[in-house]
Amino acid sequence: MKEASPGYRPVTIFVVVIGVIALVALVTVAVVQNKPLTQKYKYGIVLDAGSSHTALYIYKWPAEKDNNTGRVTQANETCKVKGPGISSYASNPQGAGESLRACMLEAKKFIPASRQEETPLYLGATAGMRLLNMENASASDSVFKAVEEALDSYTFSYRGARLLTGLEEGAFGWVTVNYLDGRLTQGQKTIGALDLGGASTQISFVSPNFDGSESPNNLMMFRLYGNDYNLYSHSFLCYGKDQALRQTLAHQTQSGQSIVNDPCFHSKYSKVWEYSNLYDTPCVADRKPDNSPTNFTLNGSGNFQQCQQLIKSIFNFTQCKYSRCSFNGVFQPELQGSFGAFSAYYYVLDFLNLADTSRVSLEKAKDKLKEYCATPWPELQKQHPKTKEKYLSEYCFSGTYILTLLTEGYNFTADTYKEITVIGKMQGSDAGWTLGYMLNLTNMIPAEAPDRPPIAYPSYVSIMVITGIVLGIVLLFIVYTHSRTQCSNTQKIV
Ligand SMILES: O=P(O)(O)OP(=O)(O)OP(=O)(O)OC[C@H]1O[C@@H](n2cnc3c(O)ncnc32)[C@H](O)[C@@H]1O
Ligand SMILES: [Ca+2]
Repeated sequence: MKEASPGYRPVTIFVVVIGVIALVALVTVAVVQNKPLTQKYKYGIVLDAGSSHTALYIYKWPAEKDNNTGRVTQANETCKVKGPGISSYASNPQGAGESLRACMLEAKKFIPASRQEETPLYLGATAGMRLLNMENASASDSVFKAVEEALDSYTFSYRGARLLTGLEEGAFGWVTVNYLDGRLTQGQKTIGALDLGGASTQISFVSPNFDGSESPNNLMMFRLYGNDYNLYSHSFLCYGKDQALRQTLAHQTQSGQSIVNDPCFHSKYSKVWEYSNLYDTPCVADRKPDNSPTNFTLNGSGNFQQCQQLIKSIFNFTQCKYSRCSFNGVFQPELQGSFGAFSAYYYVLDFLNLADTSRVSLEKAKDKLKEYCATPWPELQKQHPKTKEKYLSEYCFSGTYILTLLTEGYNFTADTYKEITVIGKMQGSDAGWTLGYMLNLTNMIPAEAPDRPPIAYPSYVSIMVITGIVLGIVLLFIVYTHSRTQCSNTQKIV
């Protein structure tokens, strides 16, 4: 008897081959499609023309996702413009424009040539220019003009230089920290923002009881990703740390004395100040004593408590026409939730090792500062030979000012102090108003939440692959059982 060979019919072989080809094609397409593409970016530049210095920030985001959520990050190490802020160029406006050159050239090197023409370039000026504008409007116009001419000469898409209002400065700082922390897209609880500059300081937070009715000037309304925010924000001009220091010095030189014993500076520290220089700012100009000598000598005495008392004297707590105030008769709703504190809050508290507020309580911070302020100047210089002398000599004042501003000024308590996170960078981007400003001007934060496909792309691809494989297995199984049946039928016939 002849043994029967399992006779696969040509049609069966054809179905198997087509099935295998389809399966291989499906898997290949899915794998190729899922491979990360070489990312193309778009860029934006913002110059922060602050009172103490100007900094250039480059931001980047994936080119195909202009309007997507939370994708803009800082692309470069901040470029710090050499020299002082643009408001110091009142008598040489051209110098202000020229000072930006090195950082602008760095931006030209950094951003691919093909992208430069479409890259928006903004400059925003803050409290230094606000003060110059108050003091001498035509000088501030000349500085802006020189800066505009300089910026317009580069290949970027120049979109203007302007003076930010204090409200904008505070509000865009709040947008930045909440955007970087991913709190805006799903309407999570937001964090407040505390910014301490050289000439002004901002506090911004959302408070459920604040709708602006009591103090409309402090209200900034936002609709971001489909959520409405009534943001409280206030900027205190002359309460940045440089101008606050001048206010304490003005307070101590009201009788035109030639020697001042200042508790906010270290013992054995001594510095000669010119009266004309100290009073050359609208923050104290009207308090210049008559018949003062040319100079006074500041001698440090290094006493934290006395320094705190001195600093308190620059805040006015006597009048408040609202239900509650911070200081100087400014409305402030009850503090709410967590806060992010940046700029000089970071520089100073980080240097003093007080930045980790979860470990260093308010009481501990005061104790450490007491000890720090009591350290004689020569000893401190020995301990920090590399620190810039101006900064080093002022950390006692600055640290004491920060604690006093927070507790006496804004009414933070030992408990709410713990809710403050001191921030340098967040997800690689500097905290500050610049990112929020650019996101706003480029409409990068949509008012409404973007529509999303019901299934995310990677899940879609995975489902396709798994379904393909299952179908393939089912197909093979059908073919296999079909040919087995055929085979036994053939044997029976034989
Ligand atoms: O916001 P405005 O008021 O316009 O000022 P600004 O933008 O120039 O202010 P910054 O945040 O750049 O700096 C705030 C202050 O911190 C000072 N500062 C910068 N770096 C510092 C550091 O490493 N240590 C101590 N102080 C620093 C600087 O001189 C200012 O007095
Ligand atoms: Ca600033």
